[in-house]
Amino acid sequence: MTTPTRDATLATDPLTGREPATLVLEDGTTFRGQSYGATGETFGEAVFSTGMTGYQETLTDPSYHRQVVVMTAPHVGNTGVNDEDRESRKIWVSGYVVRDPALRPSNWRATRTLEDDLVEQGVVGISGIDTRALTRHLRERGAMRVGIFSGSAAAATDLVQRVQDQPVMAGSELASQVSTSEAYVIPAQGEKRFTVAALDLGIKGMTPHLMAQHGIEVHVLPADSSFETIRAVQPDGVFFSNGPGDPATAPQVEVLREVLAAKVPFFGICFGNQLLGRALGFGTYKLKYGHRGINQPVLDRKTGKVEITAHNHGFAVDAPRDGEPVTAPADASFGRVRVSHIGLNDDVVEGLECLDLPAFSVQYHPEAAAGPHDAAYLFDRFVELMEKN
Ligand SMILES: NC(=O)CC[C@H](N)C(=O)O
Repeated sequence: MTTPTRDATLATDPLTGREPATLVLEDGTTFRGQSYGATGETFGEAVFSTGMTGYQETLTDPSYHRQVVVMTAPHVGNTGVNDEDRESRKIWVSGYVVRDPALRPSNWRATRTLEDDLVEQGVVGISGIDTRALTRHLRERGAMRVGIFSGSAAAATDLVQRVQDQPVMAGSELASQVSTSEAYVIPAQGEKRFTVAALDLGIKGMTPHLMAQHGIEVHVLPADSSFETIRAVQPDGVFFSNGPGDPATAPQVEVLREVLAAKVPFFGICFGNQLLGRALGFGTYKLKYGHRGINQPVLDRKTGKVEITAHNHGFAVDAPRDGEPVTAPADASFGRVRVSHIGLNDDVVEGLECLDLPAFSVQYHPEAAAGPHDAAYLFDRFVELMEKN
C-alpha cells in the first residue's frame, strides 16, 4: 500500500512556534502539519464537516463523541469562542483538523480564542494540513479511523498499527457515555402549554431551548430511562434526541416501541429518527462518509418544499424511498409509515412519518445550531401533534 505524505513540514513553524504533528489514517495515509490545541495523541473516526461557520456548535455537539472532525473551511477560529454558542458543557470531538487557524480572532462576543478551549479541555488537534485533500481521500475511501500525534507521541514508529487497534464506529454504543446522569427540567417560556419527556442521547442545548419557546416544559431524562420513568413525567409528548454511535446497538428502541404502543405523540431528531426507524422495523446502515455541514438540501414531501438544513450523521434508515406508505415491518399494529423527507444530494432517508400513530422524526437538525432555520416548522408540527392528541 502506498503511504503518500503531504505538506511535509517536520520543523517547528517559524511564524506560530507550533511543534510538528502527524495525522495517520488507518489505511496508512499520513499528513504532516503542526500541533493545534493540546499536545499529545488522540484517536477517533475521521469525518469531515463542510460548514463554513459554526465551529463552536460543531465542537460541542455530543454526537461527535469519538470522532475527529476535519474542517473543509480553510480558516477556523476567526470569531473566537463565547459562552452562548455552546451546545453542551464541553467539547466532544476527540480531535480537530484545520488548515489555517486564526492567529488573532476578532468578534465582539469572543471572550477567548478557540485554541484556549482546545488546550484547556485537552483536545488534540493538527493544523497546517491540506484539509481538502484529506476530505477527498475520505470521500473516495470512506470514513475511517485516524490518529493525531504531536510532541513526544509523534516519535513512535507503530502509528498505523495503533490506529488500526482502535474500535470502529459501527457497533459502538456511545449515547450512555454522553447523556446526563440526572434528570433536569427546562421551564416553558411564557405560558406552559405542554410537558415533554426528552430522552438525552446526546442532546444539543438549542433543542430544549426551542421547545421551551413553544410553551413546552422539557423534562430531560438520562439515556437509560425506562418507559415507566418517562410515563411518570405525565408527558404530552416524548422526544428522542440526536446522539453518537451506531443506532443498531441502542437499547432505547424497546422503550420507543412502548411509547408508540401507548400512542403518546413522538418526535425524534437524528439519532432519534434512526431509533424510530428501528422501532418500526426498518434497518439502519452506515453511510460511506456521512453528511456533516449546514447546507444540505432536503425535500419535505408534505409541502413539496426544499429546505436547506444542518446535518451530522454517519448512519441512515433503510426504508422505501419512493414515499409510498408501508405497514411497519416490526408490528402491524403500528400501522402505516412513509419516508416524509429525502436528501436531494444522495437520496438518503431524512425523515419518517407514521400515518396511524402520532409519531414523526427527521434525520437532520431543525434546532439549527449551527445552520439555517428553514426546518424550524418541525417544532410547530410537534406542538400540533400534541394539540390534536
Ligand atoms: N447527530 C446524530 O444524532 C448522529 C446519529 C448517529 N450517531 C449517526 O452518526 O448517524
